[in-house]
Amino acid sequence: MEQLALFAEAGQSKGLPKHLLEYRPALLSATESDLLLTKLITETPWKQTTQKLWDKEFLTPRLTCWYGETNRIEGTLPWTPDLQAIRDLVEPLAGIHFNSVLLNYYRDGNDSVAWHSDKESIMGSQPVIASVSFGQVRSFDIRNKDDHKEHYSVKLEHGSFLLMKSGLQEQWQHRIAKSAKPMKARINLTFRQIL
Ligand SMILES: O=C(O)CCC(=O)C(=O)O
Ligand SMILES: [Fe+2]
Repeated sequence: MEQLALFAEAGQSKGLPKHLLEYRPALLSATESDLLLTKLITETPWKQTTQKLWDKEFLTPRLTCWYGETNRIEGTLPWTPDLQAIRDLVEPLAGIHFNSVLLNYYRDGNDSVAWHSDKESIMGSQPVIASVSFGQVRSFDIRNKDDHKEHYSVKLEHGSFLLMKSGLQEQWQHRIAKSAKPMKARINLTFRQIL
């Protein structure tokens, strides 16, 4: 299997725990990424879901859509050729088969995902997740659940690949913070194995 670029070598935070995360810029070329960004924005039937917090419903601050062969998540659409092609690129890097992908559309700096772990029971307790990003560079922050002072950040570039390894979700949380700086559109794909 091809060796992934080390986090520090990619000009990002030094000392990122390599047993938890690996980052690789330019998995896809700038030209391919430009095309995919536009196609995914325009061709995806985006939805804005709601989240319950303190017994109140809030609009999720980003748009989402699920694709894949799982019938576990309501509204999952069948694979498209583009998503299948990206899945085929990331599977050998992750070393596992993915049967679904969650698309996130961050329209501007106001869109975000709050601190969380992806450890729903339908993914098992130690899921491996492959993440591909297009468009606006945004910071992906991680922090230790038990010690928030232990944290790292990686800028996810246009066409980049981030592997969240099996130990990450159990002990760490991640987020894409809102930004006061003007931000253009960003699409993120997280390939997952839904049980
Ligand atoms: O947008 C990202 O890079 C992360 C998305 C994420 O954490 C998720 O969908 O669970
Ligand atoms: Fe996540």
